Amino acid sequence: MNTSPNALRIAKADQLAAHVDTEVGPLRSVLLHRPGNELKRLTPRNNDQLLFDSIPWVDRAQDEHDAFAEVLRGRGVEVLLLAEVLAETLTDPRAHTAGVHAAVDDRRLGGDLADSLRSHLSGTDPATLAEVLMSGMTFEELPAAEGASLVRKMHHPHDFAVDPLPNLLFTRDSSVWIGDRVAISSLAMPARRRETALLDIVYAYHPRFHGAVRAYGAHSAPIEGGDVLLLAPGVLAVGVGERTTAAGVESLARSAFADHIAHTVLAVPIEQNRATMHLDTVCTMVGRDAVVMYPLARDSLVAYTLRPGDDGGLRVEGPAPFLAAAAEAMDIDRLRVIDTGLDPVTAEREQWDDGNNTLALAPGVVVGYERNVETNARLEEAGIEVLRIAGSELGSGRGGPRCMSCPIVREPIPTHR
Ligand SMILES: NC(=[NH2+])NCCC[C@H](N)C(=O)O
Repeated sequence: MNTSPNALRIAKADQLAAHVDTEVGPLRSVLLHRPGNELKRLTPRNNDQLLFDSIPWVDRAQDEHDAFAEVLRGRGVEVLLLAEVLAETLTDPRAHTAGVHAAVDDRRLGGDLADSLRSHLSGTDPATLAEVLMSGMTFEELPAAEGASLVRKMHHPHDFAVDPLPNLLFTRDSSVWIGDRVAISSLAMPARRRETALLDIVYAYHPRFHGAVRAYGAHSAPIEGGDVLLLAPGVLAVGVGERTTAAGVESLARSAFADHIAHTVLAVPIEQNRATMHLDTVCTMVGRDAVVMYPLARDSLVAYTLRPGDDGGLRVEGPAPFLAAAAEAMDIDRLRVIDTGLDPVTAEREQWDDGNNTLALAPGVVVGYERNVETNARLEEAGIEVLRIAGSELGSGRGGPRCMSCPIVREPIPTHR
């Protein structure tokens, strides 16, 4: 097996221990995924199923993503790119074996074809295997068949033998750091389930994450990172809707309480539809005690409060209005909502375009899509610095700067803010 020349490059850059306990503490290190060939798999026939609303222009999406990464680097953030991290990880033979296992689905391919694909992939170099894991493989791209496989004969050459993962771009959802632990999500949609295996391999075998302790474990009830907001150290808000289930929140809360990485978890019901697939599509934090929120959600959001029960179980209270429950859990007087004051139509348009999906680089400094002109203007009027990025192509998968980033290191919030 080849060892890439830059193996362990990312590990060597490691100065910073993974730790994230707020949404807004100064961001120091983040995992992004520069969209690659997996986006070239999208067609008008499969884009709905693959959770894209249109067919992105891939080169432009990459340019937009490069500019996003540059904004972060310009503010002193270390940017880890998933494709590089994955290829480095696969130089470890144990990771390579796990990668081959993750790529091949016996149920889809049948025993014969699965065996021959496994043996083919076992001989590939780390970069090639990483590419297959991210971009998938069509039947036509499979290694030349010896003998006849009914499965192969009966599939269209353009059908996927290994599914592509166009939503890898949204690194927020597949894993989430809570304190010094990482939770690997259990993704709800079939199009995204295999992302879990990739993150699992990276956190298990990349030296950068050596010793990383898991939160949440291998639970199967769905949790997606886009639903998890770290409101304050020890306080999580978790959206329950199209993706994360109430059972998922219960398991996350149980394990977070047992690990002492949280003392309160708010379960926040959100509408079960595409526009609000995650809590971070309607609400993100922009300051220690401030959020930007879709105006129509402001008065309707509620929360159930979960705390550890005396008997080792969960104590559940509520529902109560979200803003009040959050302030109480965070031990502050009030959680401020930056009033975007938008008329309902503009608010709805900009919510759809991820206007509320900001990524905070520090208290009062956020990255947002430039197209959300009105929301950004209101944020600035409220004293928030908005670093604008283009997202015409990136946004076609319905995700903004927060969705496209998985913070790995955030400093504590400076006390004077
Ligand atoms: N945290 C987020 N809001 N992520 C957005 C994910 C978008 C992606 N196309 C999906 O449907 O899963």
